Amino acid sequence: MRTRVKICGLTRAEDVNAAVAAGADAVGLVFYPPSSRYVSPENACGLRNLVPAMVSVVALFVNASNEDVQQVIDQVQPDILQFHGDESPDECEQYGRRYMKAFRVGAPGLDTPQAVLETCRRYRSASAWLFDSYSAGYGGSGKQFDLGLLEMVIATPESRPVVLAGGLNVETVGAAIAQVAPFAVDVSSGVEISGGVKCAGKIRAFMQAVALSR
Ligand SMILES: O=C(O)c1ccccc1N[C@@H]1O[C@H](COP(=O)(O)O)[C@@H](O)[C@H]1O
Repeated sequence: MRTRVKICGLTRAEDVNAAVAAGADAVGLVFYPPSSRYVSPENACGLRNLVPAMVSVVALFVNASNEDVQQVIDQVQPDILQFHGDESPDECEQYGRRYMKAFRVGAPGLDTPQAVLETCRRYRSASAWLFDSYSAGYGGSGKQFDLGLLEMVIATPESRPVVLAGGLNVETVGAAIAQVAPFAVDVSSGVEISGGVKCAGKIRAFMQAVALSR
């Protein structure tokens, strides 16, 4: 099975077009105001309208209020929600939408294979489990984590589809796919020129590296 790709943190029309043209399966819009990749719901509507059928729009939140999440659902109509903060299973489920839960691997309490699996198990209702590296902020750090910490998640039959993130780029993604065999990979910093400004050439190179890793 081929590895799906999500390109996250798009803020410009040309970057959405570049991701779609390169064959991305999903594009991510960040609704976390402190991020350099933040987009307002109004701007997100314009970006969303550039995305054709068969490509998913993912809305990313970090500990957002119910009102803010619902506003994005109503205005932007994303295909899937990505909760990247400390949201509980109930908080993720309350919108009745498909969601991915992100886990910040390496954080205190999430630093052994057993602890990672036990935490993930609470989110059985998720459409995917997304693994990112622990950093001072909540994500998009461009840093990789010890992929060995996913060994129990990968081995368990109860696992949800694994989305691998954290410091992926054209040089690291092949080895990461070989080790984890994820359902999908998710990249932001690795295809950027600067925060929120993507590079079409880097997106194409990343897509090619994933295709060669299958
Ligand atoms: O991209 C952001 O700014 C961001 C902010 C807050 C939480 C998550 C964020 N992005 C996600 O982080 C991972 C890894 O990104 P990177 O490739 O290491 O830069 C990815 O899932 C992004 O969706």
